[in-house]
Amino acid sequence: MDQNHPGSPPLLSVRHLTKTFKVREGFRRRRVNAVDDVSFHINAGETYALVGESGSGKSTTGRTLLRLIDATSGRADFAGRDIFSLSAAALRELRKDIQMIFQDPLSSLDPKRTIGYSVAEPLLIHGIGDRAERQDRVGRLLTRVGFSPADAKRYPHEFSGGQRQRIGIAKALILNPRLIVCDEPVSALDVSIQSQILNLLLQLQRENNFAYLFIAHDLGVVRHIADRIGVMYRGRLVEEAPTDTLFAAARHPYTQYLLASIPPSHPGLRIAPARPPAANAGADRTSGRGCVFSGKCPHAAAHCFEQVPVERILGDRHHVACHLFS
Ligand SMILES: Nc1ncnc2c1ncn2[C@@H]1O[C@H](COP(=O)(O)OP(=O)(O)OP(=O)(O)O)[C@@H](O)[C@H]1O
Repeated sequence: MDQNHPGSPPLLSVRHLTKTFKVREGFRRRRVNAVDDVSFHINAGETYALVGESGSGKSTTGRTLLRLIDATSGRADFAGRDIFSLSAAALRELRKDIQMIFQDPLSSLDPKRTIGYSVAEPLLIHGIGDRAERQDRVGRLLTRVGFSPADAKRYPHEFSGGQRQRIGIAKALILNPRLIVCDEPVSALDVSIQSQILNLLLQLQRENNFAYLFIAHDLGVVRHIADRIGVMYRGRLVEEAPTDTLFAAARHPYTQYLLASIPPSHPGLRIAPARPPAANAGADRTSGRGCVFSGKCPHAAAHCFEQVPVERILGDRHHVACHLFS
């Protein structure tokens, strides 16, 4: 979904992004629409959250934007550059501007290298600064995320999961990116540590004004950090709204189900009794027919299984793709 963005153009604009995987099942090959005609934008300095259950296509969306995998179709413009048609040299430049924070920080930290080396690695790759300058920048960033410059000489296994995530954040920041894709950055951490990391991410954004594409399966996690939220289900963006609007007036039955599923540790967020999606005879993800949620929607009518719902504008920056609002 995408909306008007008065004033300056968005930092990132994603239009009709589609990623299809061909998977082998025995002797047969099947196509999975991991991401299916997804459009959204992110403004400079904004946090846009993509939320949905496991397998809804959030990570695939993030990975195509970083060109870690190729999109099947669609377009993504970052600061006026078409991401999907960049030359190798231009892609190298783009990678300075878009960084990633992973669920498992060990994905970006080499266990055999000191954390100082790992945090400095993007500077080395891009040939930025001399040794002293790199050391200085690493020391300052490590200090900013809660360590001392001397910790640069230590190894990843000497740190807890939350500490390693802070190191991963320092690494993502070292090139002063304009957009950081955070792929479930707190979901592997204890709840008490989660809020510390989320607060750190918020503070760093206020200091540096970069944008986040924040991927999470839990709406409770993104409530306090996202400006806008897009809800994905089986490859489709089914609803998008400013965070307060989504929490106060979610319209898509799947969003309402997600809200009702927020753990009780987030009191006051329940808007409807949690109603586990029933097992209807569902729309098939591989057929392209019908609403992707029709198989589990408590309100599904016959046409929901036959026609893909058209996106509707419900209010200020609030969009939904559901036949209930056609
Ligand atoms: N390399 C791949 N080959 C085949 N199918 C894939 C591949 N990567 C992802 N998929 C499929 O694409 C769909 C979307 O996966 P994706 O990881 O993007 O979802 P997600 O919402 O990020 O979930 P999770 O939180 O579990 O990562 C899933 O059905 C997944 O099995």
